[in-house]
Amino acid sequence: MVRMRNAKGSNATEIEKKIKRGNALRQGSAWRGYRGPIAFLLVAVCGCSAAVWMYMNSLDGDITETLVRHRELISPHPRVYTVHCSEDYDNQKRYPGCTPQKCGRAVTDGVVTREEAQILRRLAERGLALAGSEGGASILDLHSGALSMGKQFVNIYRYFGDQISDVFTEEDFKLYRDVRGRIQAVIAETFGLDPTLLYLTKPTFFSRINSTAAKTQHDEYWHPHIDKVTYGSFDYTSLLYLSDYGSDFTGGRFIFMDQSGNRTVEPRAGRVSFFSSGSENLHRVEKVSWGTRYAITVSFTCDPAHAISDPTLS
Ligand SMILES: O=C(O)CCC(=O)C(=O)O
Ligand SMILES: [Fe+2]
Repeated sequence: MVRMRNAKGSNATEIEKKIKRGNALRQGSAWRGYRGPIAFLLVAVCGCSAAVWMYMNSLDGDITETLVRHRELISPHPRVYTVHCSEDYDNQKRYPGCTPQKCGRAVTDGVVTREEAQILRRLAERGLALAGSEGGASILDLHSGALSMGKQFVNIYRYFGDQISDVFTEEDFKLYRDVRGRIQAVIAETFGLDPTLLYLTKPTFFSRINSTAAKTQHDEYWHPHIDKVTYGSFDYTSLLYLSDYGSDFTGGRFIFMDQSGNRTVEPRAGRVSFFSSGSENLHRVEKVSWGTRYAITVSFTCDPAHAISDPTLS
């Protein structure tokens, strides 16, 4: 009896197992029938989410297009992006052969070598080591002599006197003059200007930026601005980068803030970025999140009354 019950019991378990397997198979095949529509639904949901995300981004103008990446090498000709000139130039005296008629932005790695950028960066390092801002942004202007010190500025030529020739050499200054001449030439060629009608203007300065918290307004380099409004005399702005985005620092990209979205340039040692200075080129610098970023802002005007001369040591 016990055996019979056992045999009967084991038979019953076998049957139960078979029933369960059958049910499982039936369920599996039932889901299989829905696989197509489910996949379609998933793709549709993902697609809709991506569209909503892109729409939300376009609403706050946050779409970022990279105009030039760090790893690209733009040489020998600049990469040029034309934009419509703003009306800013209509409200001022026009200088034929110089005042922007064609506006835009351009980037080139073919004007200043990486070796030259390194020499200029060392010059900036030595100059800024004399003082520097307490906050994250320091400047050194070799023309006026302005150097960030703590929460303010000093004049290096007055403050350090003859000692300054221990810091900078005549060769450094010669390279600086030479580089600014080449930048002037490429701006004139790109915008179809007479290079002799374009003048260096102030401020033209080295900048050093890191992630230290700002202590004064002078350290707040990240605000959107229009160079012509901020600095007055500018007609063309150029930036010579002396360090590399991604390896010397992170963050710190240059951002053109267009109505249709942001367009960025990734700094690279020796890279020159230049643009017409009116409101067609509203821009800002992304906050530096790590490392140290060096650059030179080299500015040009069409108004001879705002011209400045090259710096000399003597
Ligand atoms: O360093 C940069 O990339 C931009 C600096 C700038 O906008 C300026 O000096 O006006
Ligand atoms: Fe600027």
